[in-house]
Amino acid sequence: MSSKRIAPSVLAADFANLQRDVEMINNSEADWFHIDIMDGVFVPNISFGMPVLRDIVKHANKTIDVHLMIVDPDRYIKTFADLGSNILTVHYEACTHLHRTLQAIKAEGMKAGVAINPHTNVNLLEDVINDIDLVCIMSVNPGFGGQSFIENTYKKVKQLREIIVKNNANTLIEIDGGVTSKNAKQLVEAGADVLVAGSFVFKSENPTQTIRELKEITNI
Ligand SMILES: O=C(CO)[C@@H](O)[C@H](O)COP(=O)(O)O
Ligand SMILES: [Fe+2]
Repeated sequence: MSSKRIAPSVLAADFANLQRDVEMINNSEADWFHIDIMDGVFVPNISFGMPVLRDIVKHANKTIDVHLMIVDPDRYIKTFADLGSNILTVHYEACTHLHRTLQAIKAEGMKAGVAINPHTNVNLLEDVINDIDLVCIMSVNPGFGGQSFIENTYKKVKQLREIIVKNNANTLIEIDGGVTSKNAKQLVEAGADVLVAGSFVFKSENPTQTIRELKEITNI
């Protein structure tokens, strides 16, 4: 039995009760904090920035998984390392020199992630797969929580798993967007290692129990 990781997305938390929601994650069976940073340019939305992340990190006792939805992410690699990020994920579509960006993230002591939009083919990552610690397959168009899961994602997960195996890479597959108890099992069966869940956790009646439910479903 292998336990997959569940990463609640703080984007769906109640920002007026942020410490309460951070403590909920601390005390739950969740594995990581997923932190969405949006700049209003790469995606048509602005989420929150450094001061909020700094305060989350102050209280969080689990891995900090930062998903940057910003243009030219190289500008902020050191900043996010200094803030306490453990994993820094940049978008394939936002990087001109992805290989260099991955090395820069690792040089700051973080794990390096690459996120791909729904239209981006996983094969584009093959030449750098051994340099990537985590691939975040977007299962919605990035920018907002609460959107519907795109079914084509299962196919992408299987294709990426094949690339990882073929290249003997040590890369985690994360799924981000529209994850619920309805698609969690199928995602893990397709080859996913980490499931991000925002609305499904925070809009539920009992977020701690919902996280437990996702853990149970994905323990296969
Ligand atoms: O990166 C993003 C959205 O751009 C995600 O991390 C969302 O925050 C996931 O939220 P739900 O789809 O689970 O509500
Ligand atoms: Fe995200």
